Amino acid sequence: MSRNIVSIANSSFLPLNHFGDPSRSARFFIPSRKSWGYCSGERKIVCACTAPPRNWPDGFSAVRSNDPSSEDKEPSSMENLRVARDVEDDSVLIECRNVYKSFGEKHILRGVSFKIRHGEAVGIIGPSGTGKSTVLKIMAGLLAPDKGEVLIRGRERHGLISDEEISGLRIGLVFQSAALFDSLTVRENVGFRLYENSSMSEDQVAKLVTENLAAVGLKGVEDRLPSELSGGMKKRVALARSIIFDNTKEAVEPEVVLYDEPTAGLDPIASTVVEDLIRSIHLKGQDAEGKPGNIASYVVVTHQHSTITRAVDRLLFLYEGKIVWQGMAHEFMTSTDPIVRQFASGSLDGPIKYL
Ligand SMILES: Nc1ncnc2c1ncn2[C@@H]1O[C@H](COP(=O)(O)OP(=O)(O)OP(=O)(O)O)[C@@H](O)[C@H]1O
Repeated sequence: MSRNIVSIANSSFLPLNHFGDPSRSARFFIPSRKSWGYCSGERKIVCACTAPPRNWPDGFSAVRSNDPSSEDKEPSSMENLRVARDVEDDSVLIECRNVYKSFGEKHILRGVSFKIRHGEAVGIIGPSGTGKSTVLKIMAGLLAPDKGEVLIRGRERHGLISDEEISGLRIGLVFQSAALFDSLTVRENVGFRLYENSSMSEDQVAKLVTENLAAVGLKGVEDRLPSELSGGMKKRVALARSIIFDNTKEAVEPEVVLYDEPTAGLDPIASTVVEDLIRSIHLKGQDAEGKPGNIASYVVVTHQHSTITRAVDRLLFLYEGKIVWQGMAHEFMTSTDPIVRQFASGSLDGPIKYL
């Protein structure tokens, strides 16, 4: 039986037992080989590569969307898109439908709806604390929504990622902080899942790790500890960890990679390197060995303008618990929507109020 597979690509693996039911919790033992990483049940931790990006039909322009079902209610440009969608509905890999999430009295998500389609590079933007990371965690299955549905390739996912009824899509989550295992070498961090969850030999994994590190521009760092790397290098190690996968398997499920602020804390040039890497590992359509890869789509939560312009095609604007605007990245700076204008210009005057 194929499974829904989640890659916790840049995580300390805390979120699995941090947010969820303890019975589903992940446990990790470091560092003896084959007992390092262990997720409860049949949960797998994987990652992969690439697929060409898709630009939506020309008619798809920015829309204001206060209604949870707004994707289905927009005027002409949206209707054009709808035609395309109806024809190729199976292109939808992940759908959040009217999702709600509260933490205690804080009602963070209040009817969030959107779809991620095969080939898309989607950015999620919005003011701090508005719930962007929460959306990613819900998509990844690390958090369960209070209400609403998360559909993976059209099938509703119930609860967290250990559920077994969903198959055919891997979801990788690259966390904001470079949460590499401090006591493991770069090789061990990048090859972590394969050591545990594949039948590959240590030599095969080591070779693949070297190739994937090269793909993110790192050479000769395999034996270093994370403490010996710069912040930018750690992010690239995390990227390598997000794209590595068992390439000895005949069939590789497509993967959606979710990046939570991948350029946070980096200088402008290091940011550019990471943004272009995100784009290129998606675009290349092949893994480090030149075999067909399978990163179908990716989603980036970001605050950085350069990331929006370099690494993203379509944007979702999250504000006050909903997607209030969506459009192509190039429309972001020219939008006349008051919320978008204020956010894009960084103005203190406008509908977005900071306490
Ligand atoms: N596990 C949790 N328990 C309690 N509150 C939480 C939890 N996770 C998130 N929150 C709260 O939910 C709100 C949204 O957090 P989230 O990290 O999703 O926002 P964000 O839009 O990604 O913020 P930023 O842009 O600052 O990173 C915040 O107020 C945060 O404190």
